[in-house]
Amino acid sequence: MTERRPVLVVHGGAGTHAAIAGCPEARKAVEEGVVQAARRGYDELRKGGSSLDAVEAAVMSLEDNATFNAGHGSCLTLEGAVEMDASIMDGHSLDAGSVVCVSNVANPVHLARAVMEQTKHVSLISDRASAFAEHVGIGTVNPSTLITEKSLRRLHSQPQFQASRLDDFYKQNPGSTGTAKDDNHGTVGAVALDSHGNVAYATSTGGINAKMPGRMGDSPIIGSGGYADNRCGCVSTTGDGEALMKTCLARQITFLMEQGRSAQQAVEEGLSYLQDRVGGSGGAIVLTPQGDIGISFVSKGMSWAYVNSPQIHYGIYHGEDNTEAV
Ligand SMILES: NC(=O)C[C@H](N)C(=O)O
Repeated sequence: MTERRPVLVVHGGAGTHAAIAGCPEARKAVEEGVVQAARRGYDELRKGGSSLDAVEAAVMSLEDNATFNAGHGSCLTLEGAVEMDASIMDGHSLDAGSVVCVSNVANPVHLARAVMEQTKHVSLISDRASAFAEHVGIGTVNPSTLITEKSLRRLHSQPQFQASRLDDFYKQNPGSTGTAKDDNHGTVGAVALDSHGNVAYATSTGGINAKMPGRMGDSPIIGSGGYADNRCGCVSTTGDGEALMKTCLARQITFLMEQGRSAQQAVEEGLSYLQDRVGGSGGAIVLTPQGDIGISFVSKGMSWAYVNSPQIHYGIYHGEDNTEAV
């Protein structure tokens, strides 16, 4: 196989980014976070690491960064708890791993990789995923260490949270909890191509603010939160999880690439379908085994960064393409 030039793309979530409007420090933290993650992932590729190593390292960097809604700094449920989802996939074998509603692991993407590599299954949920983490030596943490002042403030700012008890909330708002149309940006993801021509993706999230306890989003669902296949490419998605699940957005985008669309055409077409068919909002990053990149979002913003040369490119709002040296 001909040697490929490695490529790494990350996103830090689609959303309205209300928190950074008019706040240069908040904007800087988001930009620095995605640039640092791109650097971390790309370093793995430069050292000869696999695309799986690269997406895992990039996503762990974002999970550790409280600016983003994943790992430390995750959105909270209506009851004020952390319940995180994550997934990872190897485009060479189609092996995949995911974890759902985990509350006491600092890096859910690392646990998802362990599920992929050390079990015969694809997904483990909740307490049983945590028990597996302990079994394979992945340390657990006190869930309260993942909660930040910002995530608490975000929860308490929700009008529906004013109902002090969950029962009252359900009575007053039948069928209505937080949605990703609120300012839930911060889900994180990465796609990578290594020098052997293998692609991979990883996605990790705290979900959506004020979600129902037990709610699973798209991020741990293979084909919705992401997809990777060496035959066509890899995708990591973000946005309105329920809409992403209904449209299987990540698989939809890789299908469009199989039909001959470029990475950019496929991501734009997939997102138009998401909007037109179910009124969903979101974004995605895409990479082909040839190294072509697609980045698009139908939300107000989506932080992203990529490296495929001595320059890192990054942006948040439509039309932005900033650069700095790797
Ligand atoms: N902001 C997000 O991307 C949220 C995530 N897709 C979820 O619904 O869980």
